[in-house]
This record gives sequence, structure tokens and C-alpha cells, in this order.
Amino acid sequence: MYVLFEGIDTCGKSTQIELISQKHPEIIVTHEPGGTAFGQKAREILLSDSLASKRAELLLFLADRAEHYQEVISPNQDKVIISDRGFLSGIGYALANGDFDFDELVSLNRFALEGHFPDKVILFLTDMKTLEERTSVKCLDGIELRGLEYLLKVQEHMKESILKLGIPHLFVDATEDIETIHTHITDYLRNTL
Ligand SMILES: Nc1ncnc2c1ncn2[C@@H]1O[C@H](COP(=O)(O)OP(=O)(O)OP(=O)(O)O)[C@@H](O)[C@H]1O
Ligand SMILES: Cc1cn([C@H]2C[C@H](O)[C@@H](COP(=O)(O)O)O2)c(=O)[nH]c1=O
Repeated sequence: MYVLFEGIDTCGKSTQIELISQKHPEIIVTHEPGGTAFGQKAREILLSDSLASKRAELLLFLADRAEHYQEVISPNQDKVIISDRGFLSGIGYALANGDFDFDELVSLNRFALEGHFPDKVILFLTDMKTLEERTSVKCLDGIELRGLEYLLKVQEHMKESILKLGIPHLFVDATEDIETIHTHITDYLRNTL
């Protein structure tokens, strides 16, 4: 069972994954970009926002995804895997970056994932006020420095994309308190965890 936690920067994905993994140490917890040795090198390049070409950026995220699928997801399909980000970030950020076609992005991601999209997606939805509060107290990476309007545009693309794809999903109000969100997620994953 492959479960994806998705949402824009600082929406609270890692906080919730940590709470679940404390209670369920048997779960495989992973992340993109950077869940493999190659991915760690790719992450360094990607988060510095140093590539001039948005196509090159997209392809490097996809290379990370393909390696992550082969090395982490595929060998653990009999277990519960929770990934902090994955293909939905791949589509949402790419659409916000400009001139990419949704269907083409879905095909590229299907290729990277060997046809295996996640079984469930938990998408955190935040707002400008919360985003301002949380980003103002952290050191921002190159992608976060593109600005809060950009991140909210990514969020809209992620929401529209998951609705179009029809993959089972839960929308989480990221502005609620940590314990309330944890309850919503564990209720949704009751038959999975
Ligand atoms: N529900 C919440 N209420 C208040 N603060 C929260 C909540 N969830 C997370 N936070 C705080 O917001 C910050 C960002 O949370 P977290 O690192 O979990 O987000 P993230 O989605 O994993 O971010 P990123 O994608 O940027 O790594 C942290 O300081 C965390 O303690
Ligand atoms: C998988 C993926 C990620 N991104 C962006 C989203 C974030 O800004 C960073 C990852 O940072 P985090 O601390 O691990 O959340 O990368 C993207 O643009 N495209 C993708 O496919």
C-alpha cells in the first residue's frame, strides 16, 4: 500500500508523518526528492533552483522519481509505505512553472512510476495567512523563494489534478491543529495502518 502525503511547503506533511511513524514503526517512511543515494544528489541541485531550463528541472525530478520507485517503492509493495511528496508535486509544481501539458505530465509520471500510481493521496490545503506565518520563521530554499503566490498556484494545480485523476484521496485543512489533523488522517487510514 503506497500512500502519498502531498501539499505545498510548510503545510505540515512531515509533522503528521512523524506522528504516524512513532505509533507505527513498521511503516516504511520515505520522501521525494532525496529518498535514494542518487536522489540526495539530485535534491541538492533541485533545491538550489540553479537550473535555467524548467524542462531540465522536470526531468531531474522524474529521474529521482524513477530511481525512488525502483529502489524504495517496488521492493516494499507488501508493506505500508508513506512518501512525503511524489508525483502530485511533480505535476503541481511543473504546471505552475509554465508551459507543460497536464496529459503529458501524467504520461511522464506514469513512465517514472512504471505505471504504479499511489493507492491513496492525502493532500494538505493551506491558506495565505498560515503560509506567511510558517515560511516567515524558516530559512527558505530556492523553490520556496519563488514566493507565496507561486506556492498557492501550485496548490490549486495539485487539487485540480487529483480530482481529475480519480485516485482515492483525502483533503486535509492544514490550518487546523496538529492533533485534529492527526485524527482525520488516522480515521481515513483506519483500514490501512
Ligand atoms: N497543524 C499545525 N499547526 C501549527 N503548526 C504546524 C502544524 N503542522 C505543522 N506545523 C509547523 O509548521 C512547520 C512546517 O511543518 P512541516 O515541516 O511538517 O511541513 P512540511 O509540509 O513537511 O514542509 P516542507 O514541504 O516545506 O518540508 C513546522 O514548524 C511545524 O512545526
Ligand atoms: C517531488 C517534487 C518536489 N518539488 C519541490 C517542492 C519543494 O519545494 C521541494 C522539496 O522540498 P521538501 O523540503 O522535500 O518538501 O521540491 C517539485 O518542484 N517537484 C517535484 O516533483
